Amino acid sequence: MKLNPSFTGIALRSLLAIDLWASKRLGVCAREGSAWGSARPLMKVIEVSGHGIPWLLGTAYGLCRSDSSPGREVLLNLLFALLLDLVLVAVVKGLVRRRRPTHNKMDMFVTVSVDKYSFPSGHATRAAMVCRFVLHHLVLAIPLRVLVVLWAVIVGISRVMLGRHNVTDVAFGLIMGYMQYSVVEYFWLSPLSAPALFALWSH
Ligand SMILES: CC(C)=CCC/C(C)=C/CC/C(C)=C/COP(=O)(O)O
Repeated sequence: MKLNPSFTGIALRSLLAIDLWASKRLGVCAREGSAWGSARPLMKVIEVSGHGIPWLLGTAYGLCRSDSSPGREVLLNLLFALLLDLVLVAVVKGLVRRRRPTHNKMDMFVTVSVDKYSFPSGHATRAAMVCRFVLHHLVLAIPLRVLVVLWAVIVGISRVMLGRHNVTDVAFGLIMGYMQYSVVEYFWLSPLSAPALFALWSH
């Protein structure tokens, strides 16, 4: 029996207690009858905008349709980034096994088995990673760049409002997604580093 719990232990337990309390208070769209229940359909549209399926299908479609070599390079790396994200999130969710908040209604659009766990938020990792990716590889006017960042932030906030996640799941997810982009940059696939892969899409 531990009579003298360490300062770190107390700090962590306090942080988790604050996290659970704040997440429950902020889960204002968790049910139709919740305080902001009428905003739930909009939150669910935002949820789909950060879901893996539309991103994977959209990127694969773009890759098949693209007839420019630089375009194919960017899309192939985006596909790699999205797959890497799915794998890393599944590994961390499987290791941590934190249950979703009790106030969450499990009516999510297409999930896989590890998605019963909530740490980290896969939507948050994807949004942060895609945001960095787009800002680095697309030439966009400033208002559009601001919109991309806003989208990532809104996807993160909506996870807590929908009751899908605790605040720490989303905060960690955003940081993890931000760092995942650095991994993608480091292992950037190009016709020089992966000629066989690029040969598949050369017309
Ligand atoms: C190719 C393949 C295995 C695709 C699976 C795509 C898929 C079902 C992704 C799951 C996306 C999802 C529901 C993530 C959970 O997000 P959270 O923010 O609730 O952690």
